[in-house]
Amino acid sequence: MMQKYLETKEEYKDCILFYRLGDFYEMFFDDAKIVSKELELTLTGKSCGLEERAPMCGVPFHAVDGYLDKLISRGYKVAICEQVEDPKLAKGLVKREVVRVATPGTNLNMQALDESRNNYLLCVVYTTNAYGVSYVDVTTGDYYVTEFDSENKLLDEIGKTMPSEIICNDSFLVSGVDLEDLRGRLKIVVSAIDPWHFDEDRCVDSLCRHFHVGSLDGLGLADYSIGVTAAGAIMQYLEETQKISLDHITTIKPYVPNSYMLLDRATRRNLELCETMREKAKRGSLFWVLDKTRTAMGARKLRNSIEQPLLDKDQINRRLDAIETLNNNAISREELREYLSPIYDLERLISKISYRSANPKDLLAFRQSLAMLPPIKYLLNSFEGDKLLASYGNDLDDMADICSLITDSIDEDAPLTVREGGMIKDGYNEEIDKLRSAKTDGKKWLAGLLEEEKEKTGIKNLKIKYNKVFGYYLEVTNSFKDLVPEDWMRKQTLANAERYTTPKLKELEDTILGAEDKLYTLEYNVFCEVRDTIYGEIGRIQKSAKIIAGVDMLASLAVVAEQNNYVRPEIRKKGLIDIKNGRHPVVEKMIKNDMFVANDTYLDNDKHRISIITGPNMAGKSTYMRQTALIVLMAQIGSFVPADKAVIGIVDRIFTRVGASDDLASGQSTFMVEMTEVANILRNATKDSLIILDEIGRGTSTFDGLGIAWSVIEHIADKKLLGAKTLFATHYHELTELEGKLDSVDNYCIAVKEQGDDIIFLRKIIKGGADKSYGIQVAKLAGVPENVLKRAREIVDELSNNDIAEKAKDIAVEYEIPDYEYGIEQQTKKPRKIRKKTESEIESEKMGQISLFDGYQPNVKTDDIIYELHDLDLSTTTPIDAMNILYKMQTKLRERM
Ligand SMILES: Nc1ncnc2c1ncn2[C@@H]1O[C@H](COP(=O)(O)OP(=O)(O)OP(=O)(O)O)[C@@H](O)[C@H]1O
Repeated sequence: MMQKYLETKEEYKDCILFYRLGDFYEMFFDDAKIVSKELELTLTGKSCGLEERAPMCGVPFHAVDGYLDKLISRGYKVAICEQVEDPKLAKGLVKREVVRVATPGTNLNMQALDESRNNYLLCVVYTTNAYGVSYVDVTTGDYYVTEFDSENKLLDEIGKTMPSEIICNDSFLVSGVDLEDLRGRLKIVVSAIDPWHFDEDRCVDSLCRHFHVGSLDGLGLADYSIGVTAAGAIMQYLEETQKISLDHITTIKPYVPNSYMLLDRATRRNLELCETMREKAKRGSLFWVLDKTRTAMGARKLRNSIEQPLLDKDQINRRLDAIETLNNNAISREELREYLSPIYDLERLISKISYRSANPKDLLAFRQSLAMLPPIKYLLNSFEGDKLLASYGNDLDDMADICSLITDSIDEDAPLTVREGGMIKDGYNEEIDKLRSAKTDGKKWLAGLLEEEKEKTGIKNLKIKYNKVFGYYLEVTNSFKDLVPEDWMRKQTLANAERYTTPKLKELEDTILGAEDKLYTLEYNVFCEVRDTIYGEIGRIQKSAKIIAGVDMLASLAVVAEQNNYVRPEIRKKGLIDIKNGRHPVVEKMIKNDMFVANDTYLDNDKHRISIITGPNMAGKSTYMRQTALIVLMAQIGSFVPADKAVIGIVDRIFTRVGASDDLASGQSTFMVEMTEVANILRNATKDSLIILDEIGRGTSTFDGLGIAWSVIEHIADKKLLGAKTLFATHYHELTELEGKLDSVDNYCIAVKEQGDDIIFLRKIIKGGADKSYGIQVAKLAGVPENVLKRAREIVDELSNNDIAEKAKDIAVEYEIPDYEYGIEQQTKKPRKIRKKTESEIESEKMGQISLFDGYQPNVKTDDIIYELHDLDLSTTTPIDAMNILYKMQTKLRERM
């Protein structure tokens, strides 16, 4: 990061300010001011436009660099105000405040401090055939253990958690698991740690020690032996590095992926769940549409829920009920959201408290948040009939005791720093009160003592004076010397006067002179006591924070549903997906003037399992398929959905293969990536999955592509092999032939209207297949020169004379009795093939000929041309070249025929 130290006030202008306090930075926005004492400057912060919820938020020290980079890369000027040891002052003992300013130019960890994102440290332990995984959320202290039996599942999990650091054993490092794809998206540091940390006994020991249990049985981790090793290694690593406070890790849970829908990386990316594909930004993602949360905790919960849709009908319905209840009681819902707004990020505050770095302002912010809990509890309890909301209300601890502890102890105008006093409220601690009055009332006390002594002794001109050497003393002129009582102690003799002290004066002197130092120390100690008392209640606070997160998420989903006219989906255990007038939740927001055209979807587990969708480029095929997947996913996170009506049978997984992949970093070709994703889908999908396939096969030669696409559909359609519900968009119109051949396939197309040479996109999905691609019309819309378009039309006309569609009509569908189990071929038996004979085969047989599809008949006339055509890679050839080549071939063919 480029940084420089600044000297003048002018240079701070327009900066976003970070003020470092202990292990945290405070961040200042609009109207917030900070006064740097040493430099006598008043610094004004500026909003960074990150939709922050509070004018000031604690930023953990370890994460600040990433956050700064994020701001800097967006072009903000950032100032960091921190205390550094100044060699010019008192040999480095005195600290003074300086400001560093970072300017645009660097780009490190872009998401380290996204408030809505969890910040994980993950550990992987690899043994011969399994991966033990454990991760801890640095912010919330949540600590999970799990295990995976395949690299793909492991990568999906890492892709979901996106940890900032991964620690692993040596075996994992050499296991060949490729993290490059993930690293491209986030700076993940992978550190192999001391093998000693993976010793099973040590791992179990460290967990038992931390959670104060005799054995792991008490933690419910008995089934996770490798996961436990990973968890134990994390614990030891944290103990050693002290990267985060271990104190706020209060629970450890097995993470059971089976209770959530597993979304692979490709699907999360293709559906743009939490960030968009191109910009990797929140805007334009599903999260962006659904996030109307009022707290950072709620936003994190929402993000997690989007990435982990539910599989249990009752759980989904409980969320849907809650949303319905909230929307039926809109006034209470809005009141609830009002109360949520001022709630700070309790989870971050907890981590500050457990770091012992929370300052008095943090505690006041904490109190302000806690003060919102009783009305929230009251409102939640008022939703009596609703299971989820009522249980939240019941379980929410309003923490009145902690709230009043802070109210009673911390001064409302307490400073940010903890060493300068002024933190503890009057009346909370007697000793502090005394010391404070000693500081302010000292003069009064001295005057009172003087009057008292004057009266007692009769010395009329008695005075109390002070100097640095003798402190306070009573001064008696020589003429009154005889009246001095015996118990006065002489301090100094002058020419015309004597100076004395008395036990009472000494005591007052001690009180007055030591008051400030004592006061600051005592205030600090009392503050720490209060902070520690709160810290002792961390489990209660964590529980309430989780409830607040849940309530905030539901309220957000409810508001979004109301604002966008979503409906409650009817959830079924599995089977039917019937959506009436469904809309794409994100695209409809991006299109102005309510121009989005709604469409129906109907898929079941029987005769309507596969929809083949054809239509021109730009017609809206991808949008339609993604919208279906998103509606199903939204239903399964328990959200209302953008449609007029929706029946959603729960799907166990959603798989997508959409568009060209931008996986250049992975070192694989586009087609290879496409096929890898298809292979993954065919191997992992089940009959209860939803598959979205967008133009598969287009990355290779036409014939290979069509062949692959065709056989993939056959494979999916076969109930014994797969039988999943599938939306399949394609430009291979030949695939529409499958409708008649496979009884679970339906053809759909997206309607367009032709007007001369132009087309108008109607965006409406209708039954039937499209017969053209309108590629040339779309090319015209895109501004391709007219001469190229003209030539293209000529070539298309000529090519269509040899239309392969005709041949496709004759391709028979193969019905295989599978010797497959979950996609793994049993080598011992050969698949038996039963084929329906096609009309032309029957014709050929009648005429005593051998069909082209039964056995290959060499054709000396055309073979070389067909091979040439096969080898033509349209993805790497320019369209004009391709057309020329095709044209030449066609001419050759015609000549030979
Ligand atoms: N239902 C709709 N209503 C209004 N606009 C739509 C609709 N569906 C799609 N669009 C608009 O059309 C554009 C193109 O849609 P989409 O990318 O889904 O087309 P496509 O058929 O998949 O194209 P291609 O075959 O070239 O990939 C979208 O960016 C969107 O703006």
